[in-house]
Amino acid sequence: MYRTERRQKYDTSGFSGQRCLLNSRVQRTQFLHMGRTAFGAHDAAFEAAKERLNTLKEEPDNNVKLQIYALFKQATKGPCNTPKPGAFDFVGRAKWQAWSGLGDISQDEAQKQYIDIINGLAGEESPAETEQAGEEASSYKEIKVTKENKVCSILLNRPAKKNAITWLMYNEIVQALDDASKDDSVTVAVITGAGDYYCSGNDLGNFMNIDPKDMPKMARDGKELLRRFVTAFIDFPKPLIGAVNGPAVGVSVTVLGLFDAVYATDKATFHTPFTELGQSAEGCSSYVFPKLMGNTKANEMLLFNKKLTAHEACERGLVTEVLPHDSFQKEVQTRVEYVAQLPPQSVREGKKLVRDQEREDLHKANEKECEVLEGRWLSEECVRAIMSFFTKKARL
Ligand SMILES: CCCCC/C=C/CC(=O)SCCNC(=O)CCNC(=O)[C@H](O)C(C)(C)COP(=O)(O)OP(=O)(O)OC[C@H]1O[C@@H](n2cnc3c(N)ncnc32)[C@H](O)[C@@H]1OP(=O)(O)O
Repeated sequence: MYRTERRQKYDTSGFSGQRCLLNSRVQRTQFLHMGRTAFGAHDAAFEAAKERLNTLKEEPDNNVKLQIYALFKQATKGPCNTPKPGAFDFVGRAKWQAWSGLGDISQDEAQKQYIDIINGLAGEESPAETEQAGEEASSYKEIKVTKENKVCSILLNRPAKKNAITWLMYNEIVQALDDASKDDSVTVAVITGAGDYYCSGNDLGNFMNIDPKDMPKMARDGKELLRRFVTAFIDFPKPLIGAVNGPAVGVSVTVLGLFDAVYATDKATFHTPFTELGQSAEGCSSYVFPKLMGNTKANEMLLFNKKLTAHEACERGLVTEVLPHDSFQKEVQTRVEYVAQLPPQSVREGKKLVRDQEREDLHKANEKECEVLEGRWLSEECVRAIMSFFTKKARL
């Protein structure tokens, strides 16, 4: 109820801030027509995504429309090459800002993000892309899992919601990691995000629309789910690589401390706004981050909500290497392919040696963090912080 009302308010609000409403029939036709007239776009998956754009059951909201528009222009024309429209051309200006905001990402990269967003919205993979993806398309709803050349790729696939993690997505990620750990054809797993975000952390909607009398049960269930989720990362026996393709928030940042390598694009940021949300650290970060970066630097993130650039995260040991945004996919692919062809048993035993040193401490930290969070989710501070997030959205 709350969120629907918010959307109605938003959709009739017309022009507000960075966002505009492509609400006239002409603009909408232009928007849909645009999907059909890409110039020189050769990729079959791109063509399929363009077609799919016109079959979406639900029209995307304005923010996503601008993102799709900008990625389409970047994919077909390259970096923004038109003059900034006049101050009163609100729609033209918002579109110009969206396109120029993509900077100099390559046409390939833009095509890929375009395809991911549209397939995410359509909720399935284009047949062409399924083929291209290799052996196994995912049977999941909010992530996309593909296995090819010994690599299991797990794509967080809710681009319209910045890949925020719902109850379902937590379970799907646990399932995908468990499946990859048992599949002998897989020697390495990679996690990355669809669209321009890696992941915006816990979906704050997880705690909304819950009858107050059911809150204690929600908190208990959430505690158990989080404990299982983090355990899946602690005990994953094969190399686990993070490909942080954009901003990362909350639990998607903290569990990176349990990965074996983390590659970040130079546009990625790392933010754990726990105390702003009346919450507390999770993902074993209360144990791993002080070890990685020292107490005061860890507190800067976990207590004082400092957002790190990719280079700062690399200096603190959370990121292995920062790579240029427009060659990020290719660079990560090279590193992953190298790991994939290493003698798998040797790699697994090497990983076990390292992980066994602190496995017990990690499980202890996870248990403790989940216990504290169970209380936090029931606190006035947390409820108020989450409500204000959605109230702020409603005002836009
Ligand atoms: C089992 C339970 C385990 C719990 C474990 C606990 C974990 C702790 C955490 O993870 S704390 C961190 C939680 N995450 C956040 O606080 C981030 C909230 N989101 C934002 O601040 C912003 O959305 C942003 C900075 C990530 C992106 O801002 P931007 O303006 O670029 O984009 P929008 O805000 O318009 O986002 C697009 C739509 O996506 C929705 N959305 C984004 N993030 C979340 C989220 N975490 N939860 C729910 N919804 C999210 C946003 O509301 C927009 O939706 P709309 O188009 O319907 O308005």
